[in-house]
Amino acid sequence: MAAPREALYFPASQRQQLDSYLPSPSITSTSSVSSKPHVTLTFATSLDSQLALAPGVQTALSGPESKAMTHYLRSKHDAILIGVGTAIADNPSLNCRIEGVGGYGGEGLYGQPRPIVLDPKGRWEISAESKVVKLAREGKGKAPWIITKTDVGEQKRSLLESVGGKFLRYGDSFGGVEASLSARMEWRGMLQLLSREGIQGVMIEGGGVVINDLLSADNLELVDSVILTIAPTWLGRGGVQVCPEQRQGLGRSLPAGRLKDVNWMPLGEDVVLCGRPQ
Ligand SMILES: NC(=O)C1=CN([C@@H]2O[C@H](COP(=O)(O)OP(=O)(O)OC[C@H]3O[C@@H](n4cnc5c(N)ncnc54)[C@H](O)[C@@H]3O)[C@@H](O)[C@H]2O)C=CC1
Ligand SMILES: Nc1nc(O)c(N)c(N[C@@H]2O[C@H](COP(=O)(O)O)[C@@H](O)[C@H]2O)n1
Repeated sequence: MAAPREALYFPASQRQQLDSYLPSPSITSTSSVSSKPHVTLTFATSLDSQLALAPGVQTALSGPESKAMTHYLRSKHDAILIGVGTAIADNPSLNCRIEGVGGYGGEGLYGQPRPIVLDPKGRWEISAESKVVKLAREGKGKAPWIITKTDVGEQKRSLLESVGGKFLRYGDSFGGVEASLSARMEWRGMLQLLSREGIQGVMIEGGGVVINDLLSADNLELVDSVILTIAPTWLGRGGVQVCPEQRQGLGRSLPAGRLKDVNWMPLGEDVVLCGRPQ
């Protein structure tokens, strides 16, 4: 079958440079459930380490080559996770549009990742017009799962279930009474929840709150690899910045973190940095 016109292409020589940072195929073929999936943190920033011009403003940073790379990554993970701020700002598709993957020249939904949205308070007004819903109806993507702490209305639940998605309730068992009162959900608990649902590799795309939280001292050990696109643009002050809190030790500030096993890869006008947290 010929690939539809909108399918993206990412060459084999460049794929090889990324593969060691991705969930290994041996993980995905085993039936045993580990305590957490492989976590790839991946996003695009400007030269001043920003994701977007302002909170809630969708900003294209990746050029065509690094965009194709992102879609290759999407084909290699069971799920793509974003925060509700990104879902509201971007109305994203969160499917994989690379040549050969389900809906784009492949059979069925083969290779399509599951979109997952963190929405503790039920802020996302998902509707029949949301791109993820339309794409699920057209067989060009999977319907989203929404991780929440609240009781969602029957209308949203039935819309989501009608296209094959669902709400996952983040249980209060993940942190006792204090946790049940706050909107915050612990990453360990959320990753355990995904693992129980059969997710063995998740790529986390953003936005700012999600990325800075995962890069913090408490959570960095949960991240297996980071794949960062840097675009040759300064967005200027006032944007959504990637800048995690510094660590504190012996009464002084220490760097927030560093990558090891680093590979820099030019892709078109962008550069892609791969590494593993030390
Ligand atoms: N350049 C890039 O690669 C990307 C850019 N973006 C941009 O980022 C911006 C959105 O970023 P933000 O406003 O920071 O929103 P966000 O997408 O990080 O979502 C933040 C919300 O997610 C929920 N959340 C996050 N962590 C949570 C936790 N541990 N427990 C419970 N709830 C949690 C909360 O409701 C929080 O308010 C948009 O402008 C979007 O276009 C988003 C993704 C990638
Ligand atoms: N890799 C990358 N480069 C950019 O320049 C971006 N703005 C983003 N944003 C992320 O991609 C999602 C949009 O995906 P669809 O094209 O709609 O499938 C967006 O929601 C962000 O997660 N990423």
